[in-house]
Amino acid sequence: MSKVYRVLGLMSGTSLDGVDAAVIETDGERIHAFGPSLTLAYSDQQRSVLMDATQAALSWNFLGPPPNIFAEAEDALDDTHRQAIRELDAGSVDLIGYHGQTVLHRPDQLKTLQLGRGQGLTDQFECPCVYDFRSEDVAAGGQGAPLAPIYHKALVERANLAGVTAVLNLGGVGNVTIITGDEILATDTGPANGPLDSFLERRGLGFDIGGAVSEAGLADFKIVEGWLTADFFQRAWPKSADRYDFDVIDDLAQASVADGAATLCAYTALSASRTIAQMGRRPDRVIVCGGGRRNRTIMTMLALELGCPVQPAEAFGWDSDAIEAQAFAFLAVRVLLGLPNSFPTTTGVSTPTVGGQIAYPSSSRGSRGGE
Ligand SMILES: Nc1ncnc2c1ncn2[C@@H]1O[C@H](COP(=O)(O)OP(=O)(O)OP(=O)(O)O)[C@@H](O)[C@H]1O
Ligand SMILES: CC(=O)N[C@H]1[C@@H]2OC[C@@H](O2)[C@@H](O)[C@@H]1O[C@H](C)C(=O)O
Repeated sequence: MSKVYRVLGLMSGTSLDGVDAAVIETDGERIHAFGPSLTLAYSDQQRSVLMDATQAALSWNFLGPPPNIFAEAEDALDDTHRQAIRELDAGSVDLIGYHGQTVLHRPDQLKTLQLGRGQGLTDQFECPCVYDFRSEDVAAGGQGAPLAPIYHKALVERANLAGVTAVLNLGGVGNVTIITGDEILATDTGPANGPLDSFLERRGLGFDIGGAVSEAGLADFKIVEGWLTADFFQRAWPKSADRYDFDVIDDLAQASVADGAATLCAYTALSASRTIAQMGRRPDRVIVCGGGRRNRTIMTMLALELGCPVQPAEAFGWDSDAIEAQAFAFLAVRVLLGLPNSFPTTTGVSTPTVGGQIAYPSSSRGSRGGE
């Protein structure tokens, strides 16, 4: 039997709300057990540094020396991730998977950047750490995202789901994996909560909790159809998106808060459902994870568009807020074992690709834990 690792995954997503941390036990093929998980919110100050780093990254665009603010952002990221590990109180683990924070993603330039220092976590916790999961795929011509699909497949297998299952993640950006037996098709779908969060922030409000704001509004589908003509939606899948690719909220300057929010929910639901339709497999069920599953307006619109059951991940016993962190735990073991994490049908890379770098504690540097 192959070795089962106890591994801790860490994810800081595009919505910059905080760090998700989760432990799983896995051999890199199957999930043997789920461990504890938590989300640790960034302080307002940390969030503002991360926002500034993201804005600075957009202007920098990989040209010239990196902006100074990246070092400050990495300090904030490393501190919060360390605190998340301590608060998780997971006992000893064999490995850490540290996704870091994407500040710029430009697969067309063969570049992507996740801030966060893997070696720092290794040195502090004296545990090997896998980081920089996306660069190798992007350098090889892949989209570098989504990477969670191979983990979504493991979740679907563990739940014994037959037929065609779509796992739709609605974070800041959306992505979907369609699993049919051993086949995995995946892509980013477009905007999820990112534009909705930005719109409500501009109006001085926080998240659309439960979908209460958007539920009271009327979506303007004409505006949405216009947005859906953007380049991203014309490109063939698999494709990946940057959080700031969907900068549409100026078009809602005249809309009421409720109507604007409803229109942005329709943007999310229509971009996801049309992408799924383009992928050529009719799902028997769509399982929704990520913060967007809590938005009733988005969930109702998705069910209307997709014509199959649309359920939150909790309905299958999955810890929805932990799935991305669990995924990077699973992917870390696969990197250690040299198993591929991206595929032609998930990132468009020409051959299955492992990716990731491994930091080892100085006492054991150079030895691989996979043997
Ligand atoms: N109770 C809630 N009701 C409605 N929406 C919510 C709720 N909680 C969170 N959200 C939305 O979900 C978003 C966060 O989702 P999530 O944590 O899945 O994103 P992320 O992991 O940062 O992003 P990504 O998957 O793109 O990297 C928030 O920005 C918010 O818009
Ligand atoms: C470049 C990058 O960080 N992309 C993220 C982002 O957040 C959601 C979507 O865009 C996605 O596909 C990807 O993350 C998930 C976890 C993934 O790689 O599967």
